[in-house]
Amino acid sequence: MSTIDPHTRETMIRIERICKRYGTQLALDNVDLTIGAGETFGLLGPNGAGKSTLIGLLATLKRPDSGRISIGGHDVLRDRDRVRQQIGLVFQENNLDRELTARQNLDFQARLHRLDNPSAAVAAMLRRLELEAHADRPAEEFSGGMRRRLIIGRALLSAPRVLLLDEPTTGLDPAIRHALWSLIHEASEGGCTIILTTHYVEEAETLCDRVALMQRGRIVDCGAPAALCERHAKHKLEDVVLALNAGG
Ligand SMILES: Nc1ncnc2c1ncn2[C@@H]1O[C@H](COP(=O)(O)OP(=O)(O)OP(=O)(O)O)[C@@H](O)[C@H]1O
Repeated sequence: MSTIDPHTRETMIRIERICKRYGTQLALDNVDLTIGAGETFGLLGPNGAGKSTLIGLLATLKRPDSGRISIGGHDVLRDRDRVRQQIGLVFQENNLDRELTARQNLDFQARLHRLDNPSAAVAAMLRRLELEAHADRPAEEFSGGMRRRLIIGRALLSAPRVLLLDEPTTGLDPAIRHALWSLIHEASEGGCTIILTTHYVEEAETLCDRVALMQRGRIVDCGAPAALCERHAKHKLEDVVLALNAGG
């Protein structure tokens, strides 16, 4: 959760009337969202709700059928390269180069982004990730938690203005999840705008300034976790999610 006053934020991401179909399957149905600079924003919803599709559109990896998205004032379709320069992306899948070491994985990214001093940037990131002792081991020897840390660190290396995280902590034990939350929180404190999808309501509650609750391609409600609880007369966000998913 960031400490920036929500009333003074400039807009970082504008999503307007977005529709996306796969064949006859309507994955996103007229989605509108505005996300402020420095905000940490969560997408919560059952399997198939459309969360990953929305991340794919923001990441310029998918094209909408209709509607518009801009990031940092740049249209994701017309200014794709400018948008890509501004975003860091973490997919659900482990897409590290398994045969390369942690240092080599980061170094590749640093050079791709033409960082001024790639070796120094990589060394600093390895320290930040607490992976210095493992820097020269191939990623295939890493535990699931170490891999995730490395993947998030790789996305942060270019100091992106926007970080897109698709289920960043799925399948990890609570201690590792908490360590990743610290990393995500640190990025937020540094001013990064973060959008994350998750199935862990506690994760959204802990990290996010606001959350969109999605169902079948639509946003059925959106707000700060406390405001959502109040609106739905529930004590916990988990209960709001369960009630909405049950159609209650
Ligand atoms: N490449 C694809 N081809 C066909 N249908 C797809 C494709 N990708 C997603 N879909 C469908 O679009 C809908 C939204 O999927 P999406 O993966 O965006 O949901 P999600 O909320 O991220 O789900 P999960 O929580 O399981 O990751 C689902 O009905 C899904 O089956």
